[in-house]
Amino acid sequence: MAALIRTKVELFYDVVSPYSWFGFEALCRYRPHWKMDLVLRPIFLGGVMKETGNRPPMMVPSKGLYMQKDLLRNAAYFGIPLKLIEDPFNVMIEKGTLRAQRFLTAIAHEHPEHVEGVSRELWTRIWSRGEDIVENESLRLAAKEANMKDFDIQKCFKLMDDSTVKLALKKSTEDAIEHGAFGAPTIVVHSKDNPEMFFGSDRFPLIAQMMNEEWKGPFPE
Ligand SMILES: N[C@@H](CCC(=O)N[C@@H](CS)C(=O)NCC(=O)O)C(=O)O
Repeated sequence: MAALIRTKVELFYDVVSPYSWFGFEALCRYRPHWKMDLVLRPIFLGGVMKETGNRPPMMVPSKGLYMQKDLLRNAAYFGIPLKLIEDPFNVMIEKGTLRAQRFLTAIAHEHPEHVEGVSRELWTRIWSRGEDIVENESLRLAAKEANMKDFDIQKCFKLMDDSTVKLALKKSTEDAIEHGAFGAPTIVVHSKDNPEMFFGSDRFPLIAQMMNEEWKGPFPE
């Protein structure tokens, strides 16, 4: 009987966060291998930083320099085509990802089956091809690449500026903070009755141990 019990795993992420991309792909790859129900929960990382008094790692010069190397190491390890952003302050802070995260929240509301694909396309735009993810046309192209129909994309565009979606994104961000989030990715494992929070895409050996599963590295096949 115990073998049938599935563990709910929530991934709180923002496409501004490259480490979240690693965590996202790893969890998506492990979905058929671990007895887990993966729940993808877009949040606004800027809100987490503000509420917790944290700040983006790139604002600390030595962390920013370290990250440039560490991201490329991780990209090679996870097999993800990440490239460093040329003007990170403009792209990550000034332009930001609030619109992209609202778009994902609208999709989660209307067409949850497309959240995974559109998230991946948004990461690919910003963190692989150095493309915009703020303009409507950029969001539309990402959704189109993920096979969403024009009619459904338009519906999500209308919804993303609606208070329902703004509040839903705020609620997910608050839920992450309640679990103890201070950055992204934040992974919450609901094993037994006690949700356990993990920060980062480098905690999979511990997550696997908690879930009584095996971590076979970034490629479980
Ligand atoms: N060691 C973690 C680092 C994750 C990380 O640095 N995430 C950034 C966003 S991309 C963050 O939220 N940092 C907050 C902090 O370091 O306090 C990993 O490998 O995933």
